[in-house]
Amino acid sequence: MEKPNRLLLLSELRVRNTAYDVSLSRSVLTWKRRSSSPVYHPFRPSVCHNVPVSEIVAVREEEEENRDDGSWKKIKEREGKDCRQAFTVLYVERCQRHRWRCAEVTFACPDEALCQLWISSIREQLAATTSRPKHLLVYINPYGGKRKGKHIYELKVAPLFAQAGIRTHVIVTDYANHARDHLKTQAELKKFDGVVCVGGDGMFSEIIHGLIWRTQADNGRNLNSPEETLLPCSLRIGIIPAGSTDCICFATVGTNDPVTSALHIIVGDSQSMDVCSVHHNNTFLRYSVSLLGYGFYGDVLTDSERKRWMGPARYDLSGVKMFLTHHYYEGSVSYLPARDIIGTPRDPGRCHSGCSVCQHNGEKHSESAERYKMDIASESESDMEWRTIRGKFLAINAASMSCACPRSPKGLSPAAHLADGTTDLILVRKCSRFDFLRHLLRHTSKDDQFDLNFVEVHRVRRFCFTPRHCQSDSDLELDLRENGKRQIFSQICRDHPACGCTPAYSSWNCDGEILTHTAIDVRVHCQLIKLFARGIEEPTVFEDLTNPCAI
Ligand SMILES: Nc1ncnc2c1ncn2[C@@H]1O[C@H](COP(=O)(O)OP(=O)(O)OP(=O)(O)O)[C@@H](O)[C@H]1O
Repeated sequence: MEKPNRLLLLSELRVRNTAYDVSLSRSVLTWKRRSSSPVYHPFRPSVCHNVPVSEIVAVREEEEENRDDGSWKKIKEREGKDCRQAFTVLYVERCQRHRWRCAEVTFACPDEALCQLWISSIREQLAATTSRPKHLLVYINPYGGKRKGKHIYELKVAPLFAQAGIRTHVIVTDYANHARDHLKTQAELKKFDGVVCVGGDGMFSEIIHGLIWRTQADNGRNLNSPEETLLPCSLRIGIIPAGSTDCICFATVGTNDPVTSALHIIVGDSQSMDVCSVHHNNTFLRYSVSLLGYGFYGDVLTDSERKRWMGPARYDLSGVKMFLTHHYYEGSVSYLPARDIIGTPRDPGRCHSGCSVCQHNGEKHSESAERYKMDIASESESDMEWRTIRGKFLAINAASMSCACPRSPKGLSPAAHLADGTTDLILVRKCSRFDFLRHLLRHTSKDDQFDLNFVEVHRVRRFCFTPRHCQSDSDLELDLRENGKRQIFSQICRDHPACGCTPAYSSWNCDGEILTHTAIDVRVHCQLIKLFARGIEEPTVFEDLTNPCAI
């Protein structure tokens, strides 16, 4: 097998009138300033640049003339004029806080043949990278966020796609669920290598609902059965953030920046993601990829929907209001703990680019799915694994990812993983306002928000919630015996909310949408979708890559 570091080309080329040794291997493009003096200059700017071939956006031929100041000015082809051939390489450059930008460098060649050789060699290497998309289906929500989706796409993203030679079919949506319905029925998915959504989390949700539905329908899967094993979607999804909440983009890329997202799409990144299906009585309700929240987070969403006119400030106001009302809800939560996995919700480590926990648990998950198919694990065995907790809860949350966002950089479950086939079930039992405030404040501090006696967290593959008034008679009998007294008066209060006590129901907040049912059955589908992202890069990765002498 050919070594990736074997040199394909090595030439002396000029960058801004300075001579550089430029080399190309299958994995890296390097340009190193030729040293004019053998003396070491500690304060001289970096003289050696390395760009992985996988992070080259494009190569462009230039027809240029050298100006006195050493910069390069583009001119039209003119016969007989002494203009040397040059080419420009566009590549990914890392900036602060996980942002990427498209940088470029122009190399002047001594003759045209050499210039053409360089251009064709780089293009050959790029063409050999099969993970790069060539044709994308793009949906733009013109009303998302500050209504700038179309402008952002045309100004910042479309020119980059054009430079990278990516063809696009763009659809500006006319109404809510336009993209979802188009994906379900009309879209000719075979023509595309990926789907891009320009908008916020609501728009992303439309795309996953359309794509997952289509994939299952094309393969004869029953979506209404929570037991059905769903097929992974083959097309990757790109998110160009242009909404008021862009949490999925932030959690998978590390920043909400359209150019960074566009570059991740161009270089053909891939990040698997788990998806939870939510059912009620064998009827499909919705998919969730980030947060399912009952109680506090459900009430905040319900209340904030009535204040849409306030903009994003509505979440803060509703948050304060719901904290002060301090409602708790009774019910039972049954869950199937995730077994044979590595990692716990209390780990200090975080899910990151190339996460070994996701890789290990994903493999374990497919092995056990195979075993299940072969009937090695009997149904009675898995029945025995279910655990049930009954009680009064201020909040029941299931976080399938950290749910970190610019407002809450640590997130609801900091150690949750994007693609390990589990969700972190967080139960906050009834406690005083002061204690609940302590729990909430710990989301923004270094302290562990789960290290409180009224909070418990479990890493699970599946869970069901039944509000108390929906529990079967036998369950209620059990409750009464457990509590040791009849709660006649609280039953009367639940039936008559006018008395001002805690209402019987909250609502589920499912990735920012309110669910119509409270009794739900949630199942995690391991790595059901893929994004054009790579997870959050750890600082050492990009520090090494930008360090001229690291490679
Ligand atoms: N053309 C359209 N007209 C009206 N609504 C649309 C249109 N296209 C998409 N939508 C809907 O707009 C909703 C919000 O979109 P999006 O997520 O892009 O922006 P957002 O500002 O982040 O909104 P939110 O914070 O409510 O999710 C989505 O649920 C989507 O279904």
